[in-house]
Amino acid sequence: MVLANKLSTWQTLQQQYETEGKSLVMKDLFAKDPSRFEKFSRSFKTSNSTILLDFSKNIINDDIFKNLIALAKEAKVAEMRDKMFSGEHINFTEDRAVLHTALRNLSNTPIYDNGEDVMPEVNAVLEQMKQTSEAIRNGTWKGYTGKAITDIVNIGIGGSDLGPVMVTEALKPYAKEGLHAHFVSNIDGTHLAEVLKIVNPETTLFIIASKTFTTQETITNAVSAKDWFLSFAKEQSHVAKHFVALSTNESAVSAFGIDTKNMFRFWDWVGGRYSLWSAIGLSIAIYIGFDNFHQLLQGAHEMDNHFKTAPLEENLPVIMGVLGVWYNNFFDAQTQAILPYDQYMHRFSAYFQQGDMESNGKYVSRSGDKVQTSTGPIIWGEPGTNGQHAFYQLIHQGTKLIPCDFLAPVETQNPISGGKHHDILLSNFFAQTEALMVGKDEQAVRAELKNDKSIKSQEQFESIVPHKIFQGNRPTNSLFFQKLTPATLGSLVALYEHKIFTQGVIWDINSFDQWGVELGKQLAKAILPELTGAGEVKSHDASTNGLINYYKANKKN
Ligand SMILES: O=P(O)(O)OC[C@H]1O[C@H](O)[C@@H](O)[C@@H](O)[C@@H]1O
Repeated sequence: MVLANKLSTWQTLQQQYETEGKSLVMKDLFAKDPSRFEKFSRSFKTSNSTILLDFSKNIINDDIFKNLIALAKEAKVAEMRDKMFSGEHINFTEDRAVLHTALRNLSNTPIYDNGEDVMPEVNAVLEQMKQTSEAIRNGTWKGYTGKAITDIVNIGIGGSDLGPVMVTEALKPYAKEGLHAHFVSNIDGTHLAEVLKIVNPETTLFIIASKTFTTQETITNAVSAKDWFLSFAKEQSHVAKHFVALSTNESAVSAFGIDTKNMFRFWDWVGGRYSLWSAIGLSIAIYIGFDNFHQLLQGAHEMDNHFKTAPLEENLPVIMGVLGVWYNNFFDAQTQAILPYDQYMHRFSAYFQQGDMESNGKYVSRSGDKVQTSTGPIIWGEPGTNGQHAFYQLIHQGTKLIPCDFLAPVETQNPISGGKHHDILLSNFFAQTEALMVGKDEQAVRAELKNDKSIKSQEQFESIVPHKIFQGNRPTNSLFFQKLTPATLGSLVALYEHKIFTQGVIWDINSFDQWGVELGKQLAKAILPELTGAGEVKSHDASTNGLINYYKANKKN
């Protein structure tokens, strides 16, 4: 446990940043080295998918890359990785193993937590998910009036929502026709109300997804959904055909009124934001079918094996992790954009907002001291080309450095108009990464403006020139994969998970707890009774009192 800035390689990198790193010009590096693309790109190949990572458009040279990899070595990323895979309680603040990789351990090698092999239980739940998803898809699971299920409603929040939403959106082309998946997460009654307007109680299965089964939003939404259902079905016994639970908390599930035979278990060693591979993925398995869900696990498992065995300089998650550190810590970049050029991946960056920011948004190091370096970046992004017409202006010409990951499939799922759309989409992908790197210098701007007939005077010409200059040298990673299949998506998600892991180890933080989300929850619980109680509220600061009392004075019901 060493603070990142105390590592000797960190200091070497700091020096290297000052002496050469901050003034490197990628365009010149490409001009000097014809093999730069080959040198700084890697392929991840499996039986059924390939992912190409091109990281040549980064502000690095051979030496810096070598030192970044050395940083990962010195920070003991490999040692910590092995501890994670072998079930050590690396989430020490909760005394838990971190074993989401066991959920997709399709090699089925034993993995021990507290001396017990977790694989038999993992496999048993997978089998239960298989049977249930098949019964729903083939119509043998019947609702209370004997009709097959047409709609599933996953009620969960955070890690019990974002993964299933992201994956079901990403893998929509694999969905069964006539089966609709809905997601309710927000406590705002609007979220549930809008879904209840369109589903039929006779043909709807509610999936109550909550690791703890105590989350206020989820339990409140689940109770309201059950009340709604019973207003039609009348009989309590019908609940069993329309409500299942995904949780680690058996007693809370039965207290809620769901028979534990309709419960799909997982374990405390699965972090919420790493849980889509567990029973939390039931909505995914139902929507795309168990075989496709299995493929998703397979893709992730293959990425796990790559992360476990590839030398660090060949290791995609490690490479992405250290590049992120390079910008976050030496260039002081505050954010990281994730930009998928695939409409199906439109929730991918939102998913990794939790994945990354809940994991690495921490200022306390593993030893309990404050870190002395910046930690997790702010993650954001939208799919291309929408992002281009919204915020790329700032990425190109703003005052902030925004490292970007561009992701795209070679092959589209929808080659409409003879593939024209996809060619246009990808031409934008290539053009953006090129423009961000190359920019446009003054000379080019002047040459271009000379042909602009709308410019009326020399004065006008000169006044426009600086505005059209792009400094370039904005770093990007390009992730190119053949097609967005379940296996490829599984590999991509696992790639980012391990990138986050790599960075957490380097920053010497525990990426697997989330104490920071607790305070707001506690305060909300204290305030709730005050909203219905009589009299003026005086227990908070003036602003909070003022807002609460304004609400109380003006609310209608
Ligand atoms: O599945 P649960 O227990 O309902 O938790 C839902 C979410 O709650 C909190 O926001 C955090 O702990 C998240 O990590 C978690 O995903």
